[in-house]
Parts: sequence; structure tokens; C-alpha cells
Amino acid sequence: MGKVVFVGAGSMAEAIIAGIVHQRVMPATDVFVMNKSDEERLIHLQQTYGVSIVRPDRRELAQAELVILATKPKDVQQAMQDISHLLQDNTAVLSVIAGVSISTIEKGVGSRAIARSMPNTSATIGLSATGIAYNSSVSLDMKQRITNLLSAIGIVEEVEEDALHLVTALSGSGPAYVYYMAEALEEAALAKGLSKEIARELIIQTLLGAATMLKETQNEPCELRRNVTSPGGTTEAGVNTLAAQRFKESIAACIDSAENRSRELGALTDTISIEVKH
Ligand SMILES: NC(=O)C1=CN([C@@H]2O[C@H](COP(=O)(O)OP(=O)(O)OC[C@H]3O[C@@H](n4cnc5c(N)ncnc54)[C@H](OP(=O)(O)O)[C@@H]3O)[C@@H](O)[C@H]2O)C=CC1
Ligand SMILES: O=C(O)[C@@H]1CCC=N1
Repeated sequence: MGKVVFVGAGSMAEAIIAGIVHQRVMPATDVFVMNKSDEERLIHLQQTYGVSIVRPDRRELAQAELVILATKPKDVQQAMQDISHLLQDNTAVLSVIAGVSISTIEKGVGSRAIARSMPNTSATIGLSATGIAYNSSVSLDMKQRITNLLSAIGIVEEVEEDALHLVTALSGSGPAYVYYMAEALEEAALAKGLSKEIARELIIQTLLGAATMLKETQNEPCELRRNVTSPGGTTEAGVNTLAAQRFKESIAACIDSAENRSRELGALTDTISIEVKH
């Protein structure tokens, strides 16, 4: 991959940069970062990862093989307006922004190779679960390069663009659900007198062990659950309580709300018209 420019330098950009740099996918100095105004943030990324800061004339945008859009959805229109006239025709654009459609990005940066992805913050440690969709201008070669880049931060699954709303709800937001579960387990344990240190260690190992069992045994989650559940035992008592409190229905409603919000964010950005300079 040639030069890569991140437009937006927040937590998601940092997670991807950390993955790219730690996995040595490309020289850190070929990774450039720019944002709206927070210079301290750019310096932090430069000092932590060895990436380069886009210069004031933003010449790196004209030299980029790939531009990664990593702003909040509400800021992407302005960001695209600021950069589109600086891009070469053969520069590809990869978005990591929730909800924003490929057609909105095409309106913002012109007709070119565009990929829309949904990684998650586990990218920081190379364990993102990333969904991706492409427009028809992305060549097989560019798909491969983008997949290689994103593989440095975890697994990559190509899906139809519309499915990215669901992917966002499932694996984009997913780490937060797991952390919420960890919070709940820890609060329950602390309330019953276990020390925070011991509770934390037990919970981390339990989540890690369960995720690893799912991956390594390839068994169905319900089968693994049954293996833990002795008839008349403690797990049955606990799981029955979760079922009575409508655990699965809560999770289904959670995914539904997050997917709907992704669609809403997309609809909001689709309706804003921008002045395109290219
Ligand atoms: N956090 C997550 O778990 C995930 C997030 N995402 C997506 O990643 C995107 C970024 O999220 P996150 O990193 O958390 O957001 P942050 O708020 O941390 O970062 C947003 C960045 O965008 C920059 N920015 C705003 N306007 C412009 C502009 N006009 N030109 C250039 N840069 C601009 C900001 O710069 P400044 O600070 O100077 O204003 C900031 O660096 C979101 O769209 C989100 O949907 C995707 C997957 C997971
Ligand atoms: O909450 C959000 O909107 C972003 C997208 C997925 C994770 N964080």
C-alpha cells in the first residue's frame, strides 16, 4: 500500500493506526493523519506510533493511494468538502463511519473506488471484527490491498452494503455490550462482597475462556451452554432467571435499536447536500 491518509484522528483512527503499526503492515511514516483542529492529538499520534502529520497545504492527500474517512457521521460532509478537490482520480476512499452510505460518499468525494467498512475498537490489539462493502469501481487488486490493511487489525468479512447496518449493530457496537456485561457481573460480585481485583480477574478469564471455547471447539453456543448446565444446578438457576428477565428479547431489541440508529445516521447524512469542488 502506498501513502494512507486518515481524515479524522479520534479513537477509531487510533485503533486502526495501532493495528497497522504493531503488525508492521506498512511503514508508519507512510501513514498520515489530519483532523479538524486538535493539533495536540496529532502530535500524540505522531509520538506514539511514528505516523506523519498532514502538512498545512495538505499535499499528502494528492499523493495518497488510500484516504480513510474516520470522522463522526455529522462531520463527514464538511470533511469531504474540505478534501475532495485535492484527491487524484485513482485515490481510493475507505470509510469507517457508521451509517454513511457509499452513495453519500460518492456525492462527497466524486465517483471513484470507495469501500465502506465497520471495524470495532478491538482493532487496537489486532482483534477487530470488520465488515466491508465496496462500490463497483474498486478493482480486485484494491480490494486485496484494503483487505490486507484491515486484516492487520483483525478479521474482515465482505457483506452487501445494506447488511453493514446490522454489522454495525452486532460487531461495531458489540464490544460495548460485552463491557456492559462485564460491568454488570462485576457490580453483582462486588455487591456480594468479592474484592474488585479478584472479581475482575475471574470475569476477564471467564469471557476470554468462553470466547476461545466458541472459536476453538466450533460448537454451537447453546451446546456449550448446555455443557455448563448441570440439571438442577447453579447454571440452570442463573440462566432460568436470565430467561425470565427476557435476556434474549433484550439482546434482540438492543440489536434492533442499534441497527435502526445506523440507518437513521445514514439517512441524516444522505439528506445534507454539500458543495462539491472537484
Ligand atoms: N468508536 C468505535 O467503537 C467505532 C467507531 N466507528 C466510527 O468511527 C468514526 C469515528 O469515531 P471516533 O474515532 O470514536 O470519533 P472521535 O470523535 O474520537 O474522532 C473524530 C475525529 O474526526 C475529526 N474531524 C471532525 N471534523 C473533521 C473535518 N472536517 N476534517 C477532518 N477531521 C475532522 C475530529 O477532529 P477534531 O478532534 O480536531 O475535531 C476527530 O479527530 C465514527 O463515524 C464512528 O461511527 C466505527 C467503528 C467503531
Ligand atoms: O456508537 C457508534 O456510533 C459507533 C459505531 C459502532 C461503534 N461505535
